[in-house]
Amino acid sequence: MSHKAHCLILPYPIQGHINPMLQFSKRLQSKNVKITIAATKFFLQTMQELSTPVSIEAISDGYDDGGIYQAESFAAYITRFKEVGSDTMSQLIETLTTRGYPVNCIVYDPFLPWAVEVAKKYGLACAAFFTQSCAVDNIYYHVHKGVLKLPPTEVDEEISIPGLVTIESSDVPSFVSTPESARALEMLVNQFSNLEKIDWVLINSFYELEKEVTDWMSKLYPIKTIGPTIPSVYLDKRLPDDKEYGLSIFKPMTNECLNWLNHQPISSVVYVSFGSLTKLEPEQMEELAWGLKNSNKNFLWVVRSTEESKLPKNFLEELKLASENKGLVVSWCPQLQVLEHKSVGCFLTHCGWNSTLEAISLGVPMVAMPQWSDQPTNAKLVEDVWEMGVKAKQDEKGLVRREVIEECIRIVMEEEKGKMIKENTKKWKELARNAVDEGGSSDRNIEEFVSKLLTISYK
Ligand SMILES: O=c1ccn([C@@H]2O[C@H](COP(=O)(O)OP(=O)(O)O[C@H]3O[C@H](CO)[C@@H](O)[C@H](O)[C@H]3O)[C@@H](O)[C@H]2O)c(=O)[nH]1
Repeated sequence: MSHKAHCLILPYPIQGHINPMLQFSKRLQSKNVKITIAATKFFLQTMQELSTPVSIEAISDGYDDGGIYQAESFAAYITRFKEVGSDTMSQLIETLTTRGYPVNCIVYDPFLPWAVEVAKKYGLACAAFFTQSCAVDNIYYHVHKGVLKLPPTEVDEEISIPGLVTIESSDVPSFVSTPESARALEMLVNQFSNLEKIDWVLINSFYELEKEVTDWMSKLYPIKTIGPTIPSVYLDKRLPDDKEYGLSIFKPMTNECLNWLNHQPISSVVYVSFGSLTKLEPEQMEELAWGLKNSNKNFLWVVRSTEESKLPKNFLEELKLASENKGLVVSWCPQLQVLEHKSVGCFLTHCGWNSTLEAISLGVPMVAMPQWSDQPTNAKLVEDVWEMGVKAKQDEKGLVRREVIEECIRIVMEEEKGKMIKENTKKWKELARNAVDEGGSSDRNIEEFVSKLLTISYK
């Protein structure tokens, strides 16, 4: 056996969770750890792009023909995934052993805490991999412990949580602040249910970005920050072939995007994306469309094909007809190449954690327009703690109006405050690179994880 360790990686099967775990896997593989990613059959079927050096094997969530979309409810999906997932993960571990590749560690997404039981059954080492920020994990921890009583009753109620700046009720993750998200909140809180039984808690963040909260959480769990998990060419360049995540359920319109960007002036473009899941209300989509148009800036906007029908009537046609080539709407783009492009001057983002870390790593100022989940907390940190952007405020209906969007873009791209934000982005970009570069905080944590892994013998 040429590898001294073999990690079986279990992501929750959505793009925003697979991307960071895949990147972490590549990093481990470059350090002579064998990797197998366990992906659900449905996720594998939906993939539009697959080019990755790590090996991928199928397991089942019990819904092979439709994944979560086939399940009667979210609760039913999670319950069946636990049953069928535990069995098919066990079978995979046994198959890999028979093939001569025994596993000695499971790295699992804590959305799927049953993986710990599978690891214990086979006597394997075990690590949880949190795909969201340490700050957000800390908030869920306090809900888990019953310390944070929710939902907050008053709109602007101030909330103090150890390790965090004071936040308001509108800054907590949406699953915490809206009672109707009880089932989702249960899953997020359950992330902590098996943590005392495992060897490591890995977090896709970096120490310098979340110092106080990482120190606080480290008193509770064996935390290692190992991020940002971005393809290496955008950060430390130690893996020269690592240019893209390489596994996507959407097909990027790479040539269209890059050709268009190549024709735009430096720092002139607003790049707009809401990630892989967010669905905007039609009214919000309309406000955004007019906000972008009225800003008078050039924009590259990712509107997934399932969202396209919500665009204002004739919006796309008018864009195409306009002689000044102001805007391009695509169904998916190579986001890292776009953020790195010299024409891009601002990222209007939903503040999904991957997008936030990518903007930080590539030094792009943000207009934060959070929608749900962890995004409100990330937006708060972007605006008030890291000072890398401004948050577009919602009105009493929960919508961000066109004037607000226009104003935020202007602040970031034209005003004095925008210059300060730009300076800060340079600082954070440098710190992100230092963290993953040789001897940096995340690099040391990964090294320690791998050294320990190599001492664990196969059962
Ligand atoms: O046109 C696009 C748009 C996005 N991306 C990539 O898709 C990922 C999107 O991830 P993220 O920004 O985290 O957004 P979501 O897809 O919405 O991710 C989900 O998972 C994240 C991690 O748990 C959470 O932080 C989010 O709130 C949750 O919605 C990123 O790596 C982007 O680079 C592309 O490659 N092309």
